[in-house]
This record gives sequence, C-alpha cells and structure tokens, in this order.
Amino acid sequence: MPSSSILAPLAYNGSVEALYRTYTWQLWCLSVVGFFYALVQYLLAVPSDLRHLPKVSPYATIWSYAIRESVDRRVKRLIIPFAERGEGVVLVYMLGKWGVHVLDASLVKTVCHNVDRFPKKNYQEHLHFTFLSGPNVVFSNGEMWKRHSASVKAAFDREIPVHHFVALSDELFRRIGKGGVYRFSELVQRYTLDVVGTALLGYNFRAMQTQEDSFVDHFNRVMSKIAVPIRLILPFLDDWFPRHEVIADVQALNSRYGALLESKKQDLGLDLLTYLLEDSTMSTEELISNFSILFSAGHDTTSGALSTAVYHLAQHPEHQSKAREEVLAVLAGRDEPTYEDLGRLPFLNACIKEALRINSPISLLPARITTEYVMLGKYSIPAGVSLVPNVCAVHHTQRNWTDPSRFDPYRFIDKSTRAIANIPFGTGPRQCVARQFSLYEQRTLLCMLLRQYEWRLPARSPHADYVKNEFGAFGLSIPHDLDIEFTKRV
Ligand code: HEM
Repeated sequence: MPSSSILAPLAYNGSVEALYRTYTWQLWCLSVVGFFYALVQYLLAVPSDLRHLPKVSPYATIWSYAIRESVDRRVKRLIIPFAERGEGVVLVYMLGKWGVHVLDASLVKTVCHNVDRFPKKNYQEHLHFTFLSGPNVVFSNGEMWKRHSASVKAAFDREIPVHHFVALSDELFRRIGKGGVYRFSELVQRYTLDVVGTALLGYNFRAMQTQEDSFVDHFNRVMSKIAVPIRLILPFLDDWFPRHEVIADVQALNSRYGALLESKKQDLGLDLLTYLLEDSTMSTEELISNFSILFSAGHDTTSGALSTAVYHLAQHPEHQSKAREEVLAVLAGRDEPTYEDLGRLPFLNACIKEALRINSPISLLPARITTEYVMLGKYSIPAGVSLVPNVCAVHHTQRNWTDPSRFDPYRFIDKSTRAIANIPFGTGPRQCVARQFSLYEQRTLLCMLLRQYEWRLPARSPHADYVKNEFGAFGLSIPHDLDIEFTKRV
C-alpha cells in the first residue's frame, strides 16, 4: 500500500521523526480536523447546569443562520416541535451562547409579569445590540425604566391622532395613484415612519418623499449590515475583528438622532421628544438611546403588521370583500374615518389581530435574565441564564390554536380565543405602551385602503406560498420585498 494513502496502516518500527516523515500530510490533516473538532465542541458545549434541558441541535440552528432563514421559519422548523411535545422551555444556541426559549404561554406570562425576578438582559457587549439596546425604555430595568417609561407613557396618554393617520394615508395613496404594482412593504415602512415622526416625535421625517440618504435609508442600511450570519453565530468575532465601517455607520446614525434632539430643544411641543427632554435627570446618552429605540420600535413593527395584513387580504379575497363591505357601511359615502368609526369595524379589527398573530412583528421578545435559581414548569434553571419569551411559538402551536398557519379572522370574532396565548404586544408591565396607537394607525390605513383600492398579489410573486420575512438580527418578522398590485375603485 502506498505510504501517501490516508489508508496506510500505522505500522512502522522507527522513531517519531520517521513517523512524521512518512505520514506528514495525514498528520497535518488529523491535527487540523482535531483542532476544529475540539473548538466546535468547546464553543457548543452546553454548561453542565443546563444539560438536563431539552435542546435544539446547535448545528441545525447554525445552518438556519447560514442560509439566512427568517426567524419565523427557524422557530417553526426547529423549535415548535418541542412546544407540540409539551415542552415549556427549550435550550437554543444563540448569539454565541446557550439560552432558554420559553414556549409555554403561562410560563411566558410568569417571566414577563415578574419584572424584578426576570429583568431585561442588556446586550451592551454585542455590536448589533449597541445599536438598539442601551439605557432606554425597552432595555433598562428598575428605577431607570420607571423614569423613562413615565415620559413615554405621558406621550401616549393623549387623544389618538387619527387626523395625522388620515393625512399621511392620503399622502401614501398619492404615491399609489391610479394603481399598479407597488413595493408595499417599502411604501408602508415610510408611511409608519412619517406617522411616528409627525404624531409622536414632533419631527416630520418626510420619509414618503424621496430623499438622498434619508433617515429610513440610513436605518435600513445599518439593519442589513448588522445581519451577517457568521457574526450572529459567533458575536465574539466583533471583538477580534471589529467592523469599523458598521460601527461608524451606527455612530453616524446616532449623531443624526443627537442633532435632531438638539434642534428639538429650540422647538418644544407636546410630543414624546419634548417629554424626554424635559426630564432633567436624563443624560444625553439616555436621550439618544431612547430616540433610537422609539424610532425603530415605532415604525418597523407597525409597517410589518400592515404588510402582513395587506398580504393576507390579498390572498383571501373573500375576507377582503367582507372587510370592504363593513368599511363602506360605516363610512356611508365619506372617504375618511373618524376615531368613532374605527371602533365600529369588528371584522377589520379581527383581520388586524389575526395578522398580528400569524406573523407577529416581534417574534421573540427581548431576553430576560434569571436572577436566581428558578423552576420553569418541570425544569430548574440557574441564575444568570437568558430567557427568550417566544411569541412565534406561542402563536403557532396547535396546543393553543387550531390550524395555526391558516389566516382565519373569525378566531377573533369567536370570543373563546385564549387571551393568554395571543401576545403580539407582549404581556405584563413591560407590554407595548403604544398598542392602541398602533392598532388605530393600522385601522385607519386599512380602512382607507379598502375604500379606495382592491388589491392582489402580482403573478409569480415570491410570496405566493407564504409571506417571506426579512432575515435579521433582532427576532423581528417583517415581510420583505412584498409587491402588491392595486386597482383603484371607482
Ligand atoms: C404592531 C406594532 C407593534 C408591536 C407588535 C409591538 C410590540 C411590542 C412588544 C412585544 C413589546 C414588549 C417587549 C417586551 O416585553 O420586552 C413592546 C414594547 C414597547 N413598544 Fe411596541 N409594538 C408595536 C408598536 C409600537 C409603536 C408604534 C411604538 C411607539 C414608539 C412602540 C413602543 C414601544 C415601547 C416604548 C415599548 C417598551 C415598553 C416598556 O418596556 O416599558 N411600539 N412593543
């Protein structure tokens, strides 16, 4: 047998040196393979105090990131089988560490309602979270959260500005004109950003008017630059090989927020930014961090919800017609709804709720951390472990919903729906402060859209089988590149 063959037997009578000379490249191969095997074993080893938990294969999770699978597909393929088997929690390899996803609705409630026992985890160490995480209302805890939350709640403690939603919907329809095929996911993102700017922050981003390097373009660029699979799987690479260009882009975006806050100081009003600025205890870093999170939470979520609703109404013309009949009856010949009208659209409201269930914009809630040893269902979990309440799993297990992947607005007309298993806005003290604001925003746009247009998916849409969400870093499910064909109603 030739000595160069990998199959050559290790039968020899000489020294180590002779062995090395004879089998040089085989030994190199073995060392390299051995090194990588040991590295992978080391990186993927489950800590001994978590080994009793059920676990999603880390290789399957890594593969899912490598092929840029969206979070909802990953959860449905890899995690929901555990929920269907009745597991309330499961270990998942995420962001270079093992964490626990909480799948059972009542365990999610336990985790989200006990804010002191399960505080939010702050991911300051990861580049992609330094962008959104930080000293702000979504990620802070304790006294800081109470302070920030008070200012934010004050801004929502006012009449819902339906007139702004109406005016901006009209502007969106001017873009659609007489109809045709439009990239709705992009148009609606600009609409929701202008809503947040005009109705909440007291600053008009004019996102619907095309601009060079607008806020929305800058934000989208940062979001997509951050979502690099290898960096999400092994975030410590950012310490070893910092991505200077991305860091500079995040800093440039934060500087834009900072400049806007400075100009706002000269133009105070009755808006969210003013309330934040009036809190004299808030540092510049906190102000910018809050601006950044409100900018993101305020527009991407609602635009994702609206894209999903429009998609499913396109796929279900019978629901679209029924919703339109309801709208036309309530509007009684008018083009624009009032606040009261929007409370009299039960079927449209059910479509919105079903869209939020079937494709929740926030599919994974921000992680909490255990502060002490706890029992979650039948499993013990030590202190210092990340817990991720998995909204997508709660919304898609057959234990909670019959035929969960079917778009069926009637679930929300039948009052037997289990409220505990319907949590698109989270649950407990940290649930979304803006849920009513967002629901009215969605009702207004959809009501006016139904009045003025009919729509469907264009032929050969990549979304024909199911709505395809963007691959991203933050557990969001936002339809990606969704084109819709509109026809103006006469
Ligand atoms: C369809 C639209 C929306 C969805 C699905 C949504 C979802 C959520 C969820 C799930 C949470 C809870 C996070 C947690 O438990 O950690 C949350 C919190 C929050 N949301 Fe929304 N949201 C939406 C729209 C908005 C809008 C328009 C704003 C306005 C700026 C907003 C501002 C916030 C804030 C400030 C919090 C933090 C609350 C706290 O921790 O005290 N959201 N949202």
